[in-house]
Amino acid sequence: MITVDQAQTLCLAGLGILGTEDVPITQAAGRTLITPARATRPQPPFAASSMDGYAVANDAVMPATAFKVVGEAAAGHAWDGTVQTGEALRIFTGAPMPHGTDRVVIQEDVTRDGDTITLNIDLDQSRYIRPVGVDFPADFILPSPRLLTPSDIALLAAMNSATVTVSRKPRVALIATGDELVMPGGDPRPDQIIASNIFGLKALIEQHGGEANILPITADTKDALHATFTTAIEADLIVTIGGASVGDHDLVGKVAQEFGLDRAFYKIAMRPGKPLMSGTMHGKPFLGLPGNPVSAMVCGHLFLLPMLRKMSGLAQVLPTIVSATLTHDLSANGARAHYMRAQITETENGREIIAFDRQDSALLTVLSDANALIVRPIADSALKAGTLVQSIQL
Ligand SMILES: Nc1nc2c(c(=O)[nH]1)N[C@H]1C(S)=C(S)[C@@H](COP(=O)(O)OP(=O)(O)OC[C@H]3O[C@@H](n4cnc5c(N)ncnc54)[C@H](O)[C@@H]3O)O[C@H]1N2
Ligand code: MOO
Repeated sequence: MITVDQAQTLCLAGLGILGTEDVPITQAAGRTLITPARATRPQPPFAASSMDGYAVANDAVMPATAFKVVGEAAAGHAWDGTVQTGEALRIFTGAPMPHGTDRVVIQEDVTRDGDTITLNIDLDQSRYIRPVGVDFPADFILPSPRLLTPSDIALLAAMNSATVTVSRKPRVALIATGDELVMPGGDPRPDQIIASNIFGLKALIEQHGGEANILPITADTKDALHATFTTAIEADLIVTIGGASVGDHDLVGKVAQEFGLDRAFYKIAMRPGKPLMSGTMHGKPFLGLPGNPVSAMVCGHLFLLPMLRKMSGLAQVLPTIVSATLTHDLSANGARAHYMRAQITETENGREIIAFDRQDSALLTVLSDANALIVRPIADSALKAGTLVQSIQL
């Protein structure tokens, strides 16, 4: 059996971006920016007041000094004149600073009587000015490739970028296989269960900028699998779930190969996820996930998401590894790398992690409680509480 690293390399081999498109920023969150976005003006474009108060010359500011208020500037309403010695301008947050001023005295520090203000004795010493371009300069560039977050969208808007160039969304065909499966909301026989992992995988794919199409549940027969592959081949990535192991009804690998799958590998030294397979089917990337719900989801994080990220044009595609301190002992690991469902917590002592007692790959309740996977290498020795371990955040 090959290792997880080797399998990831094989899954990613030959994958690339599918094309680009221009989209309005309202549709760009979660997409991958492919062309760097450029600002055309600085932000703020003028020195701006950051408080409500009075703009004055800083040199003139002393407790109990009086100024004559000569006008007003509000956000979107600049005041064009120049403030002279002994004068102040009423100013509001976001307004351009007028000529002749370099400080805002907040209104809480002022007593006003008609057109005259008198500064209080105790003065806040801040100047309350946001200089031109303090957020970004006129030639600012948001680099690519980059998975656009909601914060990026706000930044792009501030840069006056109404549309951006992103990669085309990879379209993923999700195929659940098995005579025992019924769709949620269906009417299962006593010997049937509900198809679950395709929905988790769809959510995972769509959370990461892909588009997932759940195909009809496919029976454990050669004809049914053939018919589904014929539809699925239109997608950019074909993913099967189940039927991957060695049982009499585990036909996916065999039928996929008859259909034209050029298999790159089958079976990896990993728990959960041993019967994973990958390759290309008529030039389309193919990933065969194990049926156990947790195995399918864990393999989704470790293999499917990296493939999706690469097809989206991202440079950083593998899961981020974070270190955390184990809060309890762990027994030695065996011949397969173990991705243990765990809970990570930020504490005053740093990041701490605890593995769940139950690690059966059928337990979605445990996966739902987990926010991390502890990565146990092949043949890892027993670990004591306090050991630093590597983990993947879910
Ligand atoms: N003799 C052996 N038996 C098994 C081995 C082995 O090495 N030798 N490997 C085990 C491991 S590890 C796994 S993982 C499973 C994977 O098997 P398959 O990929 O063939 O999956 P199925 O047999 O079709 O299903 C396994 C399990 O998961 C349920 N399932 C399947 N699809 C879904 C779905 N879409 N949603 C929810 N649940 C699903 C299915 O009903 C089974 O209970 O094989 C072991 N056996
Ligand atoms: O590898 Mo299986 O996924 O252990 O349950």
